[in-house]
Amino acid sequence: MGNPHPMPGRRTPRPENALQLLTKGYGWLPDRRRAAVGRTVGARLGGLPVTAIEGPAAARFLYDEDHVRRAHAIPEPVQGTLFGKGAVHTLDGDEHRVRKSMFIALLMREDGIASLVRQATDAWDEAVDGWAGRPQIVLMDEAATVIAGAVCRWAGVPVTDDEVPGVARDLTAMVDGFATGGPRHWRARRARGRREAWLGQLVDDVRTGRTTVPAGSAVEVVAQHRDAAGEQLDPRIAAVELLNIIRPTTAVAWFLAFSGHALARWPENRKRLASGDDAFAEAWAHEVRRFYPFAPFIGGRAPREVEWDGARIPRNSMVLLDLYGQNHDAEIWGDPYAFRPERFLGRDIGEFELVPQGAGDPRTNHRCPGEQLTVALLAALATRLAQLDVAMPEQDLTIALHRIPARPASGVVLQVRSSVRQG
Ligand code: HEM
Repeated sequence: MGNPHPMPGRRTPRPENALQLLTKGYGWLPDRRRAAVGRTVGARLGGLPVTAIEGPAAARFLYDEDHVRRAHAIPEPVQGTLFGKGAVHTLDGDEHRVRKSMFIALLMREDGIASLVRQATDAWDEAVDGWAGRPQIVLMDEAATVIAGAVCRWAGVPVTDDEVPGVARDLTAMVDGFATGGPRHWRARRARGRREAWLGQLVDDVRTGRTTVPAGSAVEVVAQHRDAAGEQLDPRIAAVELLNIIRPTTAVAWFLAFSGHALARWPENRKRLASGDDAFAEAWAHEVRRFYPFAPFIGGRAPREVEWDGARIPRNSMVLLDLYGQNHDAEIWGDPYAFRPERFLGRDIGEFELVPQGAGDPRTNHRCPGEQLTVALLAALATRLAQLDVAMPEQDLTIALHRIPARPASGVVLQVRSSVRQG
């Protein structure tokens, strides 16, 4: 394929321009790739070059800090809503590795994952009794409330039962509003402002002894963490990083809503998922994360002129890894637009193959440290979802690919007929 940037611009793209990319939706890069007949496509934003790459080798290329760095790459509107300013996502080198080690220690321990999954399944079981007494529920909202309550308690964030729905609404608003300039965006900013102030105060109180939280809890670990220079995190940054634990965990509600969609669309899977077959439930979690659109792409800037797949990538220009595109690459997945959980049964997943949460080694690069937790939580809650005795009223289950983040339009409305689990 030819060089997508025959005449690279000399100016530096403003990161804000990258927001324009997010308004184009999930189909944009795959469509351009089909037109270009290759895995690497060039695009221009405000007249400046962006290179979008895809495939396991491309992912390996992007995760090398010699080729792509994260600092100054994430648009302000995304930091102001989704990640928070000064978040681990924006760091490189030693600073990144020291901050990241805090997340790895908290999120990649089997006992920690198991205890959070237990708290979430208990909360789900308790909620189901209430759902059965109501005419109907919106699965996405209820799942967010169940998970938000469980993850706050697991993390050591004190919340009362009455506070949990409001916390869940704010956490989902931060995810829902990062890729739009409209009212959802301003809702997300307000939600972030409120919750950073709340958790910043908690960190302060823990440090001064006004509040105590369980030893080893996320709140304690983040409050006491020291950065690469040996300093404690500013309370606002500590709040940002606590939100980077409780917000994305709550976002697993999107995958529950997608699971509800998949069960409605391909009901032949219900019995096996409901049966408690752990291997199938895990395969289900992988297929939901592969098949449905959620995180669209990741990226950074080239610290110097680099070359990939015959394309010259100018210094400082943006390089994107098309996550949605790679998860639908026929060379990796064969029949990628078929929803088939069995494709993951007995399959070893390569480190750079399945990329809904990034690629490579999360201990040393930016890959999501919450991926094992996501898979475990989704497998457990999707199993319970399949066990519900439900009817689905008329509703709009359309998933619009131009809306980032995508979601079933109705949020998946269920009439829960009985709280007794169907095996
Ligand atoms: C809802 C499912 C989730 C999705 C789709 C998701 C997706 C992602 C993606 C695409 C990245 C960026 C990877 C990169 O830049 O290379 C990421 C990073 C991150 N995720 Fe997740 N994630 C999810 C759940 C979680 C959970 C449950 C947690 C924590 C409890 C979490 C915490 C983080 C953190 C802290 C980072 C930044 C890592 C870094 O920059 O080094 N995520 N996630």
